[in-house]
Amino acid sequence: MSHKNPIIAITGSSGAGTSTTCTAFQHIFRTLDIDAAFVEGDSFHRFSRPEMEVEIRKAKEAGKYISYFGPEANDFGALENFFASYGETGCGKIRHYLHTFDEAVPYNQLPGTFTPWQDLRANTDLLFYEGLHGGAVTEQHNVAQHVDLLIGMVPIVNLEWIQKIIRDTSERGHSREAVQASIVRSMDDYINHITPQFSRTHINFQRVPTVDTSNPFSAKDIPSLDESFVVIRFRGIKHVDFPYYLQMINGSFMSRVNTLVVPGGKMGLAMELILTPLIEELMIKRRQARGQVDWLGT
Ligand SMILES: Nc1ncnc2c1ncn2[C@@H]1O[C@H](COP(=O)(O)OP(=O)(O)OP(=O)(O)O)[C@@H](O)[C@H]1O
Ligand SMILES: O=C(CO)[C@H](O)[C@H](O)COP(=O)(O)O
Repeated sequence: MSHKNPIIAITGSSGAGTSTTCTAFQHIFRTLDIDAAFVEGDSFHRFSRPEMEVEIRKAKEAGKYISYFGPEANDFGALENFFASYGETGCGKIRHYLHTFDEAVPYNQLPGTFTPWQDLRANTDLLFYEGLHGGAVTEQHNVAQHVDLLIGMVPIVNLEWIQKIIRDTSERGHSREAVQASIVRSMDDYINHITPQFSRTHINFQRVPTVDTSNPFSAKDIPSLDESFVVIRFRGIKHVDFPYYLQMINGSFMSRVNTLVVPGGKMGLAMELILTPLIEELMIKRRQARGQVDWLGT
């Protein structure tokens, strides 16, 4: 964790909605005039899509599983070093994993491949990570320790699977059977490397549908925001202004002392109301760590 070069990470499983909710952060950064460097967690996959297919086959022959949720398919050490480097110097190297033809064509590459590593833009105000492992901890690596604000994006699991199946079949060219097989293959890593992160987060946003999702494998569409609630759990944050949120967010209520529930359609508003002061605080600490004093003297 570095006050000088803060890191915000939004962490969630594949299909949880981390990319989708980036727009709320972009909006906050624009409002606060923050120049954020964006990095996608998929950059830290170890393998391209064809290489991963080979690894899956090899693991199967050895009676094992390999998945995008675990350390075999992701370089946690490189991610930890990247966060440490950004925290210390504001520098680091990034690349993109190109999922679709639309993403790959501008680079003249195939879907399922990586762009070359390149230097992060210089002089950014903070780093914004979006991906699978922003809060990962293993015996060898501790990614979470470098993150100043860790957010979990975690729909209940049936909804997460619906989002993944529909997105991967309609946008990423995978068959329904292949996506279901990847969910099964990922289960150990999901339990060992994805879910534990949500106990390390400062805030979790958990979308809960109010329509029947009891058979996610037959779902034809993704429940909309208006067909859901969002459960927002706070941990280790001082002075959470619950009365203000309850007043500002129509239809919200508290279900526990640390938990606010908002109608799905208010998720963007809730994110902005809750995250804006936390991000402002990071920027104040950043200025203080750099010896710059605000006009308010803070
Ligand atoms: N709040 C939401 N309401 C409705 N649809 C959503 C919501 N969040 C995500 N989705 C849909 O779920 C699918 C998966 O979302 P998204 O691509 O953002 O997931 P992700 O966490 O970034 O996944 P990955 O890490 O695999 O890229 C998308 O089709 C997206 O439109
Ligand atoms: O979203 C994912 C992990 O976050 C994907 O499962 C992973 O990036 C591999 O992508 P693809 O199946 O399109 O090759």
